[in-house]
Amino acid sequence: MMSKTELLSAIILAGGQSSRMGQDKALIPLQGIPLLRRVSEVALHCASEVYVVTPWPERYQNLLPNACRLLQEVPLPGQTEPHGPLVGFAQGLAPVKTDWVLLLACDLPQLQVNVLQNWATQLEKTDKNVIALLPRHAKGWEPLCGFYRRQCLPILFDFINEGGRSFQSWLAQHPVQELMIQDTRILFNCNTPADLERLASYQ
Ligand SMILES: Nc1nc2c(ncn2[C@@H]2O[C@H](COP(=O)(O)OP(=O)(O)OP(=O)(O)O)[C@@H](O)[C@H]2O)c(=O)[nH]1
Ligand SMILES: [Mg+2]
Repeated sequence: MMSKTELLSAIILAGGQSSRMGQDKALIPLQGIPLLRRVSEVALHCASEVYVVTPWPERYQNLLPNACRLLQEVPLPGQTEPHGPLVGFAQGLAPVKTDWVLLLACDLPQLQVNVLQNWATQLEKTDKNVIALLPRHAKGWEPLCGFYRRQCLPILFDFINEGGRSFQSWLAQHPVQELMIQDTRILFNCNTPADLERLASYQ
């Protein structure tokens, strides 16, 4: 099994509106631990650097492990509306030094260190031309629980500068490799109060 690797950084996105949940998902405690902290702890076991990208660093600074780096997300010039996860990702990718980055949403309560470490062992075998290694579902890629090459940053900025905001549209323009996964429960993300109840009944 691969241990925490020097080849990998992690970016956690924590800047969504949580409109379906009705309260900030990142702060919701599960077994006493806020969701964002749980995801951060998993990421720290898998990656040498962990960045949390958010417009509200002060909201999270006291709940994160010290080893995580908070990155203040900034609005795009001339825009005031929330810009979404693709722009958050681009801003998080800017300081990354490793060849690969693990991108995670903050609302993934079922992540498991050993499973992510096992996924990471596939990075070395990934074709040179692919920009990302991601799980797939019926409607497209699963963009917020998978791996990206740092080198995708210039093409990502180009896409954003042309007004693109959709992960699916961006990914459709470039080679992406499917990450084969055995158990899709790891991808369960908690978007609504009903999702939270379902989660309580699993545990
Ligand atoms: N940094 C950053 N993260 C974002 C942004 N928009 C969404 N995210 C994150 O992307 C992940 C997936 O977002 P969703 O599950 O759609 O959550 P959301 O946008 O907060 O929720 P809804 O308002 O209910 O759609 C979560 O970790 C969000 O925090 C953004 O503008 N900036
Ligand atoms: Mg979600």
